[in-house]
Amino acid sequence: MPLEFELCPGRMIGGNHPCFIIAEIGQNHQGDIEIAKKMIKMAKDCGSDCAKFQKSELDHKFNKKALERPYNSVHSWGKTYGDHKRHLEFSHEQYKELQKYADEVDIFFTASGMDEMAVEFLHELNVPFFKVASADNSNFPYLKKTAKKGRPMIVSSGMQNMETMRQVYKTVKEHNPNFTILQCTSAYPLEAEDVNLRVLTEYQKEFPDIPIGYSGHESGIVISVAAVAMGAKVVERHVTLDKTWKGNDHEASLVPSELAELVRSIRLVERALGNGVKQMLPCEKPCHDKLGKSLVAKVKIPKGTVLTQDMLAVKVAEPMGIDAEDIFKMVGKKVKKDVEEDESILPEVVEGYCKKRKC
Ligand SMILES: CC(=O)N[C@H](C=O)[C@@H](O)[C@H](O)[C@H](O)COP(=O)(O)O
Ligand SMILES: C=C(OP(=O)(O)O)C(=O)O
Repeated sequence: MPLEFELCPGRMIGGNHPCFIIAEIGQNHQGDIEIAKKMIKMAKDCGSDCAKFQKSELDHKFNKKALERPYNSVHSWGKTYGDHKRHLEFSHEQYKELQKYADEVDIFFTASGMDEMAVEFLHELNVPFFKVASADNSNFPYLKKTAKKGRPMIVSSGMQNMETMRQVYKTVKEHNPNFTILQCTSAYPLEAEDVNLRVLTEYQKEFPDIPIGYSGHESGIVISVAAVAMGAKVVERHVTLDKTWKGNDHEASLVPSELAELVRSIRLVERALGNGVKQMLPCEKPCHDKLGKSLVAKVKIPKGTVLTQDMLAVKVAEPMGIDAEDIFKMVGKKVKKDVEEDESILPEVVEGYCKKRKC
């Protein structure tokens, strides 16, 4: 059984606990705190477990030239990348306001700390867990510092290979047992061919003592639901109020109806996954009673006859006879009374046969 741990107060993940569903608001709030609040409420109303943002301390995340570079994209909120990012960045006070709002709405609230200073701030803010965005999975000083803070962690693995992810696992594990790694491909929107869900299976083999999960940037919900069927214990998806809004992430995000459907589908698949024990279930009894096959006399079998296989047929019979699967065990046994042709062979008629029905 993969490790399970408490990701948020009172909320375990891993093992048989329900998949933890993160609504990644990210920067889809357009820099508007009222939209951000609407999105938190929407995340809650759609049944997700957590509303997540991205917190950067821009002078720590970027160097000067990166902030000064022109950003001419249709998704740009400013002439330079710095202006664009400043427009989208909420202040510490705004974060406190959003956290308070999430608390009122009763949904877990956190953010990816996009640099070490942002992690410091989130630590002070007392977020339940740290999300490490893909861009920081090769940032080993950051990983070490973040892991040492002792909060649970979710580490995403976009833009990375297995060798480095092994290093990530080792680095975090050394300081913090409570973390999960998410399969992720950092393309927006992500094509199905590039999702590589089988990495989930590989991660579970490589890292058998941590839960694994999936952070998706594809369109629609099907692939994320499939990730849960493959063992993802955390699913993160970008959410939006309108896919046509300006911003890099809206197109690959889920609108409220999709998020609600994702949550419903994940919960349905979880119910369907079961415990893996193959057995006839009580719900199958009506079908078995009506159509289950059992042993019938192919010919008249007089009392005292020693049974051979050619005396026996397998049919849907009334009343139900001995289980069809026991046909070979009947050979060599004696019948205690006459059985007419086409009559069911009942357990009490065969000497030395005792077997309980399956249901
Ligand atoms: C890799 C990474 O951090 N990706 C994030 C999470 O998925 C994204 O939300 C980016 O912040 C976003 O796509 C950036 O868009 P722009 O460059 O237009 O601000
Ligand atoms: C970029 C992020 O996530 P991911 O790498 O999982 O897409 C994030 O959490 O901000």
